[in-house]
Parts: sequence; structure tokens; C-alpha cells
Amino acid sequence: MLKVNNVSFGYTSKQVLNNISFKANKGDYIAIIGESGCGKSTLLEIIYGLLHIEKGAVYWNDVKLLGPNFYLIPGEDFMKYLPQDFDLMPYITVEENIGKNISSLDPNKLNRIKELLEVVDMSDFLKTKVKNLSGGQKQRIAIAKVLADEPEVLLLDEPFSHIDNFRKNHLRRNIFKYLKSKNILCIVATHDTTDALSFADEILVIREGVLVARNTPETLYSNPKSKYVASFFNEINEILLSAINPDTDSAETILLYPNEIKISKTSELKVKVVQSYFKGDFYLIEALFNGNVIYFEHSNKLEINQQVAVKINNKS
Ligand SMILES: Nc1ncnc2c1ncn2[C@@H]1O[C@H](COP(=O)(O)OP(=O)(O)OP(=O)(O)O)[C@@H](O)[C@H]1O
Repeated sequence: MLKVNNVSFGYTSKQVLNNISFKANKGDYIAIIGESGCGKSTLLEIIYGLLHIEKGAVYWNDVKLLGPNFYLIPGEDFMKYLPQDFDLMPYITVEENIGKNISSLDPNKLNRIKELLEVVDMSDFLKTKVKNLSGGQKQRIAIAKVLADEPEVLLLDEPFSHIDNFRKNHLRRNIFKYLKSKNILCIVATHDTTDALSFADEILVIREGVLVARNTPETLYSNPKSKYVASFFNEINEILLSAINPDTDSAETILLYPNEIKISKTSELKVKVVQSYFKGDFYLIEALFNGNVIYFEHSNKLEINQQVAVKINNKS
């Protein structure tokens, strides 16, 4: 088990991470989400042992990890960390790059490299020099490289950011299935909703260096504690209760996803359409409600400035 205990850290006197604590088991997939600059990469670097922490500690199977001040080469042996800039050697081949993480004494080395290239869908590139690959291809080789010596813990920073949607879904399914089959704990810092919602066992949400929410994807999505949390999953409407229910003057607000607001001829709640955005299966409608922007889904495009009535989650 990985235990992160009350970790705080600042590059300068300004704190970047404040009292972060969580636990994760072998085979888990944990997604870390949060706005840019909130401290996701910093947390991965601390866990891996690249940054020294004055306060708090990281444990693996109850053994405290000593951090960079105690090792000549920072980074724990049983972990692999994939930074956003890939860390590949451009002038040698794909085979040689991945091979760097596998012992030369391993008689099965070439087969292992081929197996990993299959996982990341890059079998045709064994002999290609890395400098001749596209950004997305380099990223896939970098993933294969960190998997090469079967780490117990894998730390990935935005692992699919350069990969097109067409390939990303297939690749993600392959990789997360592979990690589960090998019981590898994987912690991913991501901006991608699908990385977190569809695959993670647990999502950690960081805001300005503080762990503000932590739960399963289902619970976080259906019961987000704040607009900040919900906004990672979808457009989110924060609406005053008093605006949709005339019987209350409460200053409380509710959070609603666009699919919780529907057009209804019988409703009293009038909105004015600002824009319709085609989303494939539906249109996302931007509209003004009591002077505030709201978003809802509709099957058809609506005219700009058109007045329509909407029904909110059976509350009106
Ligand atoms: N080497 C460094 N020296 C000083 N400050 C740094 C350093 N690296 C990161 N920071 C600062 O620490 C904060 C957290 O950065 P970090 O890279 O952890 O954020 P992040 O959540 O991973 O962001 P992103 O999603 O954009 O990758 C930011 O304010 C950043 O400017």
C-alpha cells in the first residue's frame, strides 16, 4: 500500500501543496485532477522521490521513502514516473529506448519489447529512431518504456495528452487492462475527463495545493461538493434555489449538469437563447436565465434570442 501522509511542499516560501494525505492499494488506478498549477505534477514528483519534503512522509508497504537527499540518483526503483516531456533519447531506436529499462541479461528482452509495443499499438516501429516519430507516437513509446521493467507503482503525468481521440480510447482500454492484470498501482495526473471518470477507481481533486475532494468517479460525479469539482466533468450550472422556486428566499444554490435542464412547455422558467453548440448527439444550448448564463442540452439547434421555457430536474 502507498501512504501519503500530511505532505506539504513549496519550491520557495510559498506553499504549493498543503497537508495532502491519501492511501492507495496495489492494482488501484487513482486519477488526480485539478486546475493547471494546482500541484498535480509536484505531488507525483514527491511520491517518486524527486523533491525533498520538509513536512509529511510517503510510505510504501509501511516503509518510509527517504527522498532525494538520501540517494545519488533520485527516484525509487520499484516506481516509474513518466513526466510530461516523455524523457526519451531521440537518436536511438524505439527498441533501444525501451530496452534501457530491461536488463541485458534478460533472455526474453526482445519479446518483452514486442509485447509492450503491442500494448501501445506501435509494433511497426521497433527499429525506428525516436526523433522520426510524431508527438503522439513518442508518448506511446514513453508509456511502453515506463512499463518495461514491471514497476509496482506507475506515476503518469498527462499520459495521453498528445494522442488523438481515435486512438486514445483504444489505447487507454489496453493500458489500464494491462496494469490491472499486472496489479500495478497507477497514479495519473490528468485534465482529461475520460481518463478519470471511465477508468479510475478513485479520483483526487486538488485546488491550490489542497486535497478538496476524494471519492469514486460515480460518487464525485453525481454528488460534487462544489462547482470546482463538477466543472472537471462537464459544464455546470450553479443556480439560486430562490430563482427556480418562488416559495423560498434561500440564498442556497444547486449544481446542475446541462442534461438536468430540459425544455418544457408547461414551465414558468423562461430563458433566452444565446448560442447553440453542436455536440454530435445533441446541442449544448447557452442561454440567459435571470441575467446569468446557463447551459442545457437539447435535441435541436435553437434560434439566437429565442425565448423558451425550461424545467429543472423536476423542481419546477
Ligand atoms: N521547479 C519549480 N520551481 C518553482 N516553482 C515551480 C516549479 N515547478 C512548478 N512550480 C510551481 O508550482 C505550482 C504547481 O505546479 P505543478 O506543475 O505541480 O502544477 P500542475 O497542477 O501539475 O499543473 P499543470 O496541470 O499545468 O501541469 C505552480 O504554481 C508552478 O508554477
